Amino acid sequence: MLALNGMTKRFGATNALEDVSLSLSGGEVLGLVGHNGAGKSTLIKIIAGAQAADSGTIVVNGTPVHFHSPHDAYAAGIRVIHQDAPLVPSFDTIDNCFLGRPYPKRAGRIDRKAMREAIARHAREIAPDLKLDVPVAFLPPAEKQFVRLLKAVSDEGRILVLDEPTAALPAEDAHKFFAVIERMRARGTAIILVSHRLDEIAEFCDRAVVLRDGRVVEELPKSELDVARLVTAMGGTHAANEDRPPVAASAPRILEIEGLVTGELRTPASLAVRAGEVVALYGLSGSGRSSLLQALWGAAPIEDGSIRLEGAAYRPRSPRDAVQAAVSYVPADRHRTGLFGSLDLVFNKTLPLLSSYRRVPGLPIPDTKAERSAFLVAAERVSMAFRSPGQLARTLSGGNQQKLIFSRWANRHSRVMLLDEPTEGVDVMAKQTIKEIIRAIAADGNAVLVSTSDRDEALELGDRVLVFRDGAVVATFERAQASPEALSTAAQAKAKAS
Ligand SMILES: Nc1ncnc2c1ncn2[C@@H]1O[C@H](COP(=O)(O)OP(=O)(O)OP(=O)(O)O)[C@@H](O)[C@H]1O
Repeated sequence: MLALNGMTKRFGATNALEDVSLSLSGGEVLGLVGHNGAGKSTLIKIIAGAQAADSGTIVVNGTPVHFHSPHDAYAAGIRVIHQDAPLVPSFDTIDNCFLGRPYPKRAGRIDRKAMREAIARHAREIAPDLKLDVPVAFLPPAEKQFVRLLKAVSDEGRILVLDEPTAALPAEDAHKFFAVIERMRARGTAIILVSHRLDEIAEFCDRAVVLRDGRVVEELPKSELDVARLVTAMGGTHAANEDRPPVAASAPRILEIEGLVTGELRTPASLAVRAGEVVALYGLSGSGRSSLLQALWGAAPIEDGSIRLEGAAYRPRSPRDAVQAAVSYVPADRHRTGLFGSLDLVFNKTLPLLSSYRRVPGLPIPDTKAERSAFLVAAERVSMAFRSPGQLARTLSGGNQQKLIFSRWANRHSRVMLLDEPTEGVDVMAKQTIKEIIRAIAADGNAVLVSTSDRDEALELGDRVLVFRDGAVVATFERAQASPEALSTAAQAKAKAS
């Protein structure tokens, strides 16, 4: 159905793709994996007609094609679905599926019945439980993903490229998502799945292609697909999950939260975090876990309750108050809240601490040498792949942008470290590195709060795991009691309640 032959793409001195060839048949799910910066996004952009390759050919259904724009790729039946592709929240599934398409008409008027039937026909086959008539704002994140898939297949999408489709979905919802993919495969849709969740690639793909530094280094058939093999092909080592002793009950309490109500956290939450402890906040986005971090960071008003930091009352009114109290925050949305894409890497790294890099204390003359060496140390710690410290942040691959944000805090001591989805979009090797850094920050006697939709991450990192749903903490597990099943049961109770 789709064949790429000898695709090559250079950005200055960087070979983003070098002679990449791959093929995809109808009814096949092909995994595309690689470390951050391996070339996955570049390849997707070329398939989507959003970027032109320097050389190479694309063949769709046996016919060579030349994409001059995304419109051409769309006309060829190619649909690229990004996890946060915009939907109109107040429109229902049917209206969202018809966005950008001509409406069926009858006697000069929009034929709602025909619209509904056109979508329902596909929905019955791929996502029979999806509600078609409610505004999509009310649908849980997994079902919003179903809407995106439905939109693609109901408008003649035959080749789907899914870019990290489950990155923001908890494990329970990811399974529902793959049940839908399974049904799409059975209908003959060709699917490329790009993901850093290698267990999903191993479980759900028919074949996987591994990219490394812009080249295809391995192509694994289903029978040889396993996580360790993929990691090795990507150029990493598979780290075993180590166990660690629980934090001593005598360790001082650094952070004490009493009856906190803020943002999406509607039911008063209480929590104490001791020195050396990592507490994982697990739940859907919008469940209140991110609001808790934002209140601690001074970015969301505290509506009720109180916080104590090392015994003293703490009520930050702005992030500046938080920084002064040695509280650090790594946001989830690197594009909106994290990075300055048109500025260089060193600036982006030193941004929150500019005043610490002065040649003469108090005078605004930057010590560029110190800034640069601090950047290099931090970049090394998070194993960031970059060309030069002076390159613009937006020219880094997505995962390396996340590492850049993380590097801001990597060589800095914070009493309280707040991390929202710290490893989203980051490859397995870097995930491991970031997790080790998080543990090391805690081991230095600090308190760490990690908000995540990744169940395995919550289990691996948390000395304690708090499960959030619908603006409340609904369960708390000590590390010894926390298991995938226990977390899923707590999370699934939601489905019954709502
Ligand atoms: N517009 C650009 N200008 C310069 N270099 C770029 C540009 N876009 C991508 N690159 C470089 O091309 C290489 C491949 O990047 P790409 O975004 O395709 O990687 P990726 O595999 O998608 O990574 P990730 O998993 O982090 O999203 C990287 O070295 C990146 O820095």
